[in-house]
Amino acid sequence: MEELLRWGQENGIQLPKGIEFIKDGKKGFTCIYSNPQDLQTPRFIAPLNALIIGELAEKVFGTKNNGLLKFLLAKLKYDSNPTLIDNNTLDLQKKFAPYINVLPTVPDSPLIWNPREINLLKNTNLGNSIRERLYAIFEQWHNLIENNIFLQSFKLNIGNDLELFNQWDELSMQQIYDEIILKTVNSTPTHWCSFSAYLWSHLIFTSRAFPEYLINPKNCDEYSIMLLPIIDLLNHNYTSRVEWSTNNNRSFILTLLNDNIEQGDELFNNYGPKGNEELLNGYGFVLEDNICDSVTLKIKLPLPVIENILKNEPSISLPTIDDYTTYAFEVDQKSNLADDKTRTAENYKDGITYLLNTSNDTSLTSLLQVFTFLSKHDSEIVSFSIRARLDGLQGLRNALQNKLHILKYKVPDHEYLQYEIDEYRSYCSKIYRESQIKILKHSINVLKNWEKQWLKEFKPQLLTMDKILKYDTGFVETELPACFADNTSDDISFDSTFDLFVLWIAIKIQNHSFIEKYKSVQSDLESYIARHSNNEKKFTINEDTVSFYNTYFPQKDKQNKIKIENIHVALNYVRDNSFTRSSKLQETILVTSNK
Ligand SMILES: C[S@@+](CC[C@H](N)C(=O)[O-])C[C@H]1O[C@@H](n2cnc3c(N)ncnc32)[C@H](O)[C@@H]1O
Repeated sequence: MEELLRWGQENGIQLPKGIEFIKDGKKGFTCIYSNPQDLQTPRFIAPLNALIIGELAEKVFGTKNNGLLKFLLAKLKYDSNPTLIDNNTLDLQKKFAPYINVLPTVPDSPLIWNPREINLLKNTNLGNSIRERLYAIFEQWHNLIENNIFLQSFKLNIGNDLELFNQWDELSMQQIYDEIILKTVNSTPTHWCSFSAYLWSHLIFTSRAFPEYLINPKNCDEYSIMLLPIIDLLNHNYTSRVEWSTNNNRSFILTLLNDNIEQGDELFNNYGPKGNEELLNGYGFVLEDNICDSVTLKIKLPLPVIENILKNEPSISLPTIDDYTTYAFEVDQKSNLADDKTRTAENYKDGITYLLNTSNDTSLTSLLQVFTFLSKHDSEIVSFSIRARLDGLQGLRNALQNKLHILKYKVPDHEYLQYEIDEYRSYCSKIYRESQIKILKHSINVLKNWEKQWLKEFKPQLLTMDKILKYDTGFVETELPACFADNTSDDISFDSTFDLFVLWIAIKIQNHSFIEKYKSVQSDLESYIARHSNNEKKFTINEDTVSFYNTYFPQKDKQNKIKIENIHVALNYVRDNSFTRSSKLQETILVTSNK
């Protein structure tokens, strides 16, 4: 560390007076405010010349991008040859050695956990996506090699990795770990161009890179990253007030704005309002009671459905992962990404992303709008009918309930026993999972409350089978039994309240027997029939109807029964005008437009 600080001084890095860096177990280095007199507004300044930035990669590889910058870092760490630039006047290897030497040998992330540890994350978003994300990095590595002449010249040195890349689909997680990841974990890559070296570099960048546009707002890609030696030693605290800025010389400046810093306190950067999923994945740690925590829900819809929403329901918010700024600062320059109005369905080919949290219900509201949209029947004229809203809420609630159920499943630890479980990783998985469960439970409770309010608000338009059985005594005592009078078996059982509703409507049509209390249903039904009178398809008996009919009226006792035409109309009407509360024993509720 002394060597690095000396190096920093020689390279123009300015640090606040009165701080020191101390090694602290799991956190790595911590920056401690050890001398109160000297410290006013702590400011860290790193000049352009001390940064590891795309321009250096361009000098080495001919072009610049984040991937090549990662290759450069891997070269600085694992190549024993010099990396000469500027007409061979500068050796980057030598220049950055004090910094490279202090970088963690294994930046933690579930991407490099052993298979038994990965099992701890089973059924979580992180656990479910590890293989896929590893492949994405491997593919990035492969594409860079294939497309860069300088890197191509090393292909013979990395033949084994190229072969593993081609065999990826056949590799088990255990093989991936033993044959690929372990080399990163043990710092034993066979070559600086190898995937294991690249993976190390990738993890270094994910856990400590800054966006380049902070110092280069006009001249870099939105996602370009850079390394800020020494400044990147500050740990994260989401309450830390920080300002990230630059000056005319493109130096990076970090100012800590917190009041009341006392002797012995740790000085923190703020990596942004990141949830535990992002922290664990990118930085290898979690925070208990993290108020920034969220559950990511990614919804993939067919592109025509997205097109339909964009065209016809512009009020429905369709965020992508890019909409969630997770940096601690606001930038003047707006994202180059298409904003809501100019987005096309293509922008959503990887899914719509919603982040649920416990502090506000914005995402839940937007999600509910999508589920309501998906619940809309063709026959409904308005998009957000009461039925579609209640049905959408059921759908969303079921989806969250399923996710919760899966997350709560206790994963047995009986596989991969040859690997050890690291205690801290076990702790991180536990905190991450528990927090996901807590957020999901919160969201489900919010939905339950909304449902309760709506059921109350829309009560005059909602009809349950319990009510019918209570008030329509003629139906219960005479009409329904008459239908099944010839039935040879003792008991008739109805598969669901949905079926019973269909039979009720069909019987009422056939017998013209709507009781006074349910005249509103009759007139709703009549207007439904009138509305669809031109729709031949709707009134042509189909397989569904025949199957329903045969279920309740088997071949032999059909003479005196309900006409299949009436069953058909009733089936259509109930289907188009009801929703089913799966939370309450599959209870179907009929929604009429008349009060
Ligand atoms: C940008 S680096 C900070 C410097 C780091 N302490 C080091 O020695 O290299 C980010 C890493 O620091 C650790 N870290 C940062 N903030 C932390 C926190 N609040 N709790 C635990 N670990 C933290 C994690 O290992 C993370 O990947």
